[in-house]
Order: sequence, then structure tokens, then C-alpha cells
Amino acid sequence: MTGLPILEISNLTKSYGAVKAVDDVSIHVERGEIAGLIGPNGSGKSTFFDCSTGLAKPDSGKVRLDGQDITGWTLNRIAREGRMLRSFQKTVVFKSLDVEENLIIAGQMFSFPWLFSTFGIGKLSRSRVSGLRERAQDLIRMAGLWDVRKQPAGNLSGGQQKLIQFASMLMPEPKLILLDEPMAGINPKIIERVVETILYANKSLGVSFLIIEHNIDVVTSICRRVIVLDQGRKLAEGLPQEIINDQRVREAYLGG
Ligand SMILES: Nc1ncnc2c1ncn2[C@@H]1O[C@H](COP(=O)(O)OP(=O)(O)OP(=O)(O)O)[C@@H](O)[C@H]1O
Repeated sequence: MTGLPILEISNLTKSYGAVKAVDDVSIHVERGEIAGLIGPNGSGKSTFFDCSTGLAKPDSGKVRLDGQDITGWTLNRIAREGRMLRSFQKTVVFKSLDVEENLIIAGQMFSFPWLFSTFGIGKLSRSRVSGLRERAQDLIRMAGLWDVRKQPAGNLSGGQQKLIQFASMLMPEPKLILLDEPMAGINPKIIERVVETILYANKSLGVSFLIIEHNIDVVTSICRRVIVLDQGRKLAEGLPQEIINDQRVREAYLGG
């Protein structure tokens, strides 16, 4: 992992009234890396994501994606032009559409946003859908959802819906994904599957990741480097093993 970082954020600051949610934080994500962002509740992790992905405007600081200054770009522009996507803590799927349709729609929204319907009749529409369907089916197999691919997403478990959401994010071939607590509220079997899917996307599809996660076992097993926030400031940064042995991190977050 050499060369320019895929994501470089410098001196990011964001206040809400008197609360300094993020206070002069600088971090980077190397190309091809899975990095973790951890810290206690209210330490500024989601605000940091919001300001990095165009959802909130930072008070100051710079965001560079692949060497390009994207500070001030909207969430949409960052997703489409920058190919940096983010997830939210709440899972969002099209509940009445089946798994395969969910993924095809996700690909459609990015590749052909000017066309109203993916599933409309017509030759162009059919060839467009067949390309998207092929990619969708590869991702569905990889996410372990093959047997339920024709079921409405709303009939599946919360964990399976998370997998659908994650696989949908891979449809537009992103360079970098920011995941906000991907393991929250899902059972250990699905956690294993989400981990495998992240590792597949990283190794086989070349997607870099920055992941907010409270499950420390997951963080230490998949992240190459971990950054710790506390009260809006960067408390520590290093290899997972260094981080879990760091006394400051233990006191602020890991429980002494
Ligand atoms: N929209 C907002 N308006 C006012 N205060 C906010 C807003 N968003 C966040 N905050 C405050 O900013 C601080 C950081 O919150 P943030 O949600 O970024 O932390 P977090 O580390 O993501 O927490 P958690 O792990 O609970 O999701 C908190 O004090 C929070 O109350």
C-alpha cells in the first residue's frame, strides 16, 4: 500500500452550538486498506462521517478523495463522481422488491439515473438490465443470499437486509465505502457473513473501507489500522493490537 491515500481528511472541525462534535481531526485511508474508526458514544464518529461525505458542512478542514479536493461537494456528487459511498446506522432496502431487484435498482440509480424505469419494456432496457443482473447475481452469491434472491426484501431478517444493503452499495463499483456500524443488531452468523463480504469486496473488488464499529473483535480481525476518537478529538491511531493495549484507549473506551 503505497502512493497517495485514497482519502485524506485534514483538520476537520464541526460544532453544534456549544458542542465541538469534531475538533481538529486529521486522518487518512490508504488505497486498498480497511481502516477502523472507534470511540465511545458521542465521541464524534458519525459527525466525522457526515462532514466527510457531504451530509454536513464542516466548520473548517479539508477532504481529499484520490488527491482531489472534494470539500463542499454534496453527498450525491461525492457518490457519483467520487465513487465514495457511505452507509447509515439504519438499514434501508426496497421492502416490496426482491433481493435481485434491489441490487439492480441500486446499479440503475448510479449508471443510468436519467432513465426512469429499469424494468420498463424495450430492447435498450432489456440489455441494460441483463448487464446489471449479471453483476447483481455475482454479488448475491457472494453475500450468501442466493437461495432467497427471489423473495421480497421485507420478508427477510434484519441481518439479511443489511447484507442486501451492503451488496447494493457494491453495484456501482465504488472505490471507497464508509460503513457506519455494519454489525449493529445482527446475530453472530450474519456478522460472519458481513465480515466475509467486506473482505471479498476489499480483496477481490479492490474497495477500500473506513468502518465505524463497536464490535472490537471484528475491528481487530479485519482492520489493518485503527483510529480512536474521544470527545471529538483523535486520541490514538495504530495497529489493532497497539490500540487495544493503549492505556488511554482502555480508559476512555475499552473499560480500563
Ligand atoms: N445534529 C446534531 N445537533 C446537535 N448535536 C449533535 C448533532 N449531531 C451530533 N451532535 C452531538 O455531537 C456529539 C458527537 O455525536 P456523534 O453522533 O457524532 O457521535 P458518535 O461517536 O457517532 O456516537 P454513537 O457511537 O453514539 O453513534 C454528541 O455530543 C452529539 O450529541
